Amino acid sequence: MTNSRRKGKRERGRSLTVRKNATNAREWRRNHITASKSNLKWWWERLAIFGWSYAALAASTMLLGLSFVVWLHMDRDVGVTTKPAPTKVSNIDEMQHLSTWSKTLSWLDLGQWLGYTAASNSWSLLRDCWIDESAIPALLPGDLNKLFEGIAANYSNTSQHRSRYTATVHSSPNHTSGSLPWILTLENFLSDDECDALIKLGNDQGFQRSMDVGQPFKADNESLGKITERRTSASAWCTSKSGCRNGDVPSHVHQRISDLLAIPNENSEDLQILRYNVGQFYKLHHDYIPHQRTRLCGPRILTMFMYLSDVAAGGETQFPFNLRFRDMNVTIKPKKGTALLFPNVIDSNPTEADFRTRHAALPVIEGTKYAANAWIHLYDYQKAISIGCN
Ligand SMILES: O=C(O)CCC(=O)C(=O)O
Ligand SMILES: [Fe+2]
Repeated sequence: MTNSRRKGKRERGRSLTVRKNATNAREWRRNHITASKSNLKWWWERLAIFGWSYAALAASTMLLGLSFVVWLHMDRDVGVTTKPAPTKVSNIDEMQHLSTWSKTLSWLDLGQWLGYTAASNSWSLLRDCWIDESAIPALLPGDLNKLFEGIAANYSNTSQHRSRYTATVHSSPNHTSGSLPWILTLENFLSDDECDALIKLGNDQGFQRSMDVGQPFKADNESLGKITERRTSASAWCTSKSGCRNGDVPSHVHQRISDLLAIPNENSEDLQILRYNVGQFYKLHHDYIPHQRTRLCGPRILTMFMYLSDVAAGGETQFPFNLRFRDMNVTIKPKKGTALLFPNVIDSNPTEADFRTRHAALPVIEGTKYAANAWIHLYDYQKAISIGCN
């Protein structure tokens, strides 16, 4: 693609966001940044007053945070159970067992979460990765609900909108049992040919063992994570660096997502193409990465998960959300061309994680599951990754 075409696209994307109320955006951004920065200022002022004693304190806190992360990464199972995933399910009891299996959550998850946040905030202090004060967020408080309401209304079976894809709402704040997070699917979001082309691109790039959400210190997508027993699939990134992202199908898919969400496609990570063989899974997790909250790219606000194949049995995406809260056992069966869309943040503050959208990929029982992730950030992700600040 020529530079001018790319620039044109970028500007079209930006104008979508700029159409949102820019004054409110700036005000909200200012408050948000002032809140994070005043904290920083407070430390720097104390540092000036008490000199090196504070520097020593800061250094030891950082060391403590880093050793905590090292300790968490020591070679042991961070998943919940070492029980091998069932490879054959022949009756309903065993299916029931899978549902319970995906709900388990380790205390180590919480420990990791705290460790990463502490250590990576220290890391951000050392690098110029802080969010840019002039950047306009893709969502303001209250926009998330409007976005989902709009998609649900405009793409429903009954709407006037003549689109090739249709939306089905699986969970929403308007649910009869009380306020639940939005989870919706868009059937026929991708054509069969597009699915096949993405699978081929995955094969061309080379599938490698998938990483779990992890290390905040690495600059590129390939290393933003770690191998754990919680995630056993294989993945391939369709990056700009390899030329994959700018290819016909990936660029159309990014543009389609950007048009649907009215969020510039630079806010999207590269497509992560996934392959699950029989028995492979991704245990209960959340897509929000805590350290990104204060970084240039901002957090992952939305997950667009596209199924590239049908799966004969198993491989469902399950959202249990039952712990101490209202029940919400949503299970999505993979269907070639269907896209699953859900938020990772809350409507009232798009920088805060919405833990109700924890989810798991159940083990594939028969067949091969292919899928692709597009994670959408609050700010320009492509700019952030280009300078190693994701
Ligand atoms: O494979 C699935 O159904 C979900 C995958 C997932 O949650 C992820 O890749 O973050
Ligand atoms: Fe996920």
